[in-house]
Amino acid sequence: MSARAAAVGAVIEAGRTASIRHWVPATSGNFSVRIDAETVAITRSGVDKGDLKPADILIQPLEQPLLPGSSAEAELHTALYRKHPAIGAIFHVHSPAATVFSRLAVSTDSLTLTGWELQKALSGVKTHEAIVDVPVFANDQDIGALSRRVDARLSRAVDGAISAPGYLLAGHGLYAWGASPAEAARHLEALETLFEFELSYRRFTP
Ligand SMILES: CSCCC(=O)C(=O)COP(=O)(O)O
Ligand SMILES: [Zn+2]
Repeated sequence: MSARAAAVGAVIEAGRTASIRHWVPATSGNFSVRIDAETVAITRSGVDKGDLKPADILIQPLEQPLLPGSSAEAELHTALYRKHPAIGAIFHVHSPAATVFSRLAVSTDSLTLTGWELQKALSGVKTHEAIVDVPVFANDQDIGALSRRVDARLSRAVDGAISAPGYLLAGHGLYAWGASPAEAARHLEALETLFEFELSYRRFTP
């Protein structure tokens, strides 16, 4: 199978899995997988991400303008791929825990996870005692400006914390990535579940 066909198949599978979990309601979400150093496969705008067809996937060169039919959010994907050659897949969902949790910390621009064994599903996290920093951004319809804010914040590590392989857009949803589609899917599932844990836990703690 060609790298392009494999990437298209991985995008379709990521959307299907997210939809089964109710993470991409009403055509929300977008998904991309790297084909090679210069090109990614990425979902077209406005289609049901749970029922993607090959024609719903655009083959986007990273150094060229966005193709007709692109998601307004496509630049959030392409900017990350250009900056981080090790990223192999980026998945964006409007999952419930992430979307609710994101609104708790938009004023502080960060949420912290610690004390959860499941954190170890995140690449580079070796212990439940690690402090995992999840950046939070105010939502913005100006995706160029948002992309620049994301880039600046991701370039700045938080002292004593491990950076999560993802970030939250307040009231909007979660972006997560990995070196491969499988790793991005694991990070997405781990982060959404950790946000569920945190939301439940915070109900019982002052
Ligand atoms: C329908 S939800 C609003 C747009 C959005 O946030 C999203 O994730 C889906 O946008 P796309 O253009 O990629 O379909
Ligand atoms: Zn979205």
